[in-house]
Amino acid sequence: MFEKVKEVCPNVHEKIRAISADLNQNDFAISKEDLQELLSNTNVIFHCAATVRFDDHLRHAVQLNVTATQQLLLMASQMPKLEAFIHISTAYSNCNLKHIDEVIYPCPVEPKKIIDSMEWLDDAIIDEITPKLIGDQPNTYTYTKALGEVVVQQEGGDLNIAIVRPSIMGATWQEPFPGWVDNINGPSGLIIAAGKGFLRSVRATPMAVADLIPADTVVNLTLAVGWYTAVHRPKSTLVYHCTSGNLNPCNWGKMGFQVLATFEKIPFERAFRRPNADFTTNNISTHYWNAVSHRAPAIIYDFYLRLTGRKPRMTKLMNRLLRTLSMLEYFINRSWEWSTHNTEMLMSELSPEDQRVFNFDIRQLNWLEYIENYVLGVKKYLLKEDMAGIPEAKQHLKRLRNIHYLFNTALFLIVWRLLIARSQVARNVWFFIVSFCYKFLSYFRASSTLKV
Ligand SMILES: CCCCCCCCCCCCCCCCCCCCCCCC(=O)SCCNC(=O)CCNC(=O)[C@H](O)C(C)(C)COP(=O)(O)OP(=O)(O)OC[C@H]1O[C@@H](n2cnc3c(N)ncnc32)[C@H](O)[C@@H]1OP(=O)(O)O
Ligand SMILES: NC(=O)C1=CN([C@@H]2O[C@H](COP(=O)(O)OP(=O)(O)OC[C@H]3O[C@@H](n4cnc5c(N)ncnc54)[C@H](OP(=O)(O)O)[C@@H]3O)[C@@H](O)[C@H]2O)C=CC1
Repeated sequence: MFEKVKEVCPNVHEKIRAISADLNQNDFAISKEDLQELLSNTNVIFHCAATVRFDDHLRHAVQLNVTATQQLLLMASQMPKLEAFIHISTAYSNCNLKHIDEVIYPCPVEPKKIIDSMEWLDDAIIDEITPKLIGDQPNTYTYTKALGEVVVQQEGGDLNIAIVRPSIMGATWQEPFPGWVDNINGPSGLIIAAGKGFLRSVRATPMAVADLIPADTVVNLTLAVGWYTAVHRPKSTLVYHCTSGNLNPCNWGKMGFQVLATFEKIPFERAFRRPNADFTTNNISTHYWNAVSHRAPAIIYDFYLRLTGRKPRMTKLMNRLLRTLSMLEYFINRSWEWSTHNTEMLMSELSPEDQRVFNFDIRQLNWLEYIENYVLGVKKYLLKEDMAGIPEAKQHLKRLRNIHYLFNTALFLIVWRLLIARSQVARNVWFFIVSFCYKFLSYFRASSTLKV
């Protein structure tokens, strides 16, 4: 990851100093010396730290995504050299709307009231009121990110602030090289599950827009926003959408297809089953495929593990996967429109050289190439698999295919044998098929004898 920067700038490590901080603590538990240095020397703040879990408890999500933002703003107001405060939100902070503009939308309940209430309400009551508070937001993550934006607007004071809203962040597109990824957020986790053969069906709308955005595009835009905010000092807080859907749309169908196509060339090692996922679009088929393609194989495999004296684990893993899928479903069955006027304005403000260095023009992205590199990156950087293992991985998939055919044939014969034993109709069908095959073979033999 850092090879390129080390080449270009060998003393890069002298320019960076990491300091320890915890958003759960007062003053973020930053040491006195570090705090002093921060207060007197900071020029630009990029505020990215957050909890991104969809299932986080509201108290924790409020603490990290709202209260900590409020405290950081307070700290920022004591920094005399501060030029810009860049807050990273998400394009889904207002996902209860279909068309989203680059503005901060009000929240039904004031963030300050939510922060106060978290101080005295106990966990059980918070659990009870969470669905009512989050209303038409899908989870505590998007809800608290929306509250965080309002806090930035209300408590930013005289600070020079901008908000960047990325959509679904994926592997890098170009920098420092294509396909780099280091966490299982967004699609990465599902790509692993599909490539390893655990994920066989996803409830998704193939035509819905897959609003992915490469991580390096987000970084480039964020840096450019830092520059523009510090140098041009816009009068109001500008919001920048870092999305792909309206400039270079890709849908889940195309993405899923390309992911599967890449597995053919670059399979993952030691797959549980052959990667062969598909989309389902309604409740009944989703339940059916979950039972047949997810739960049943897991139960059978756990039975095999038990028989061979090992600890069963597949059912647990599958339940976790199904829970994850249920949380992501909201985002893969809808499309949103994000306006990108500020982002386009920013691009036009950059010099041609800066447009090249801080490229965030998503129109230049080739999705098929990007997705292929993404899958390759997942294999290399998340699963840490070696490319030399590809021939063995392909052999393994062939073995799995043969086991699959063998299993299906055996299952068919067993079911058929049981049917024949019990039903006259099945027997008649069976005799019809056998006599048809016999006649066909006799005809074939006779005609080939005639030719000779
Ligand atoms: C033709 C048809 C073909 C069909 C083909 C199908 C192919 C598949 C292709 C792709 C489909 C793509 C679908 C994409 C869906 C994308 C939806 C994205 C929605 C984003 C909207 C919002 C955007 C944002 O603003 S970003 C924030 C994004 N946040 C997330 O993505 C977090 C979501 N995750 C969670 O909330 C939780 O993880 C949860 C609730 C889903 C699961 O929680 P659970 O408690 O069950 O598991 P975890 O403890 O979280 O983790 C399990 C396991 O993984 C390890 N782990 C967790 N996080 C990380 C990490 N960041 N990096 C590395 N490892 C991680 C964790 O340690 C655990 O490991 P153990 O060893 O088990 O301890
Ligand atoms: N991933 C995505 O698709 C999108 C992400 N975003 C936003 O981008 C930002 C980064 O998200 P992403 O990289 O995905 O998520 P990660 O979970 O990988 O990053 C979250 C960051 O927050 C820090 N953090 C979490 N808890 C604390 C804490 N208590 N004290 C101090 N630091 C903490 C983490 O530090 P450490 O590494 O030390 O744990 C980590 O650096 C977030 O603001 C998120 O809302 C927006 C849109 C899309």
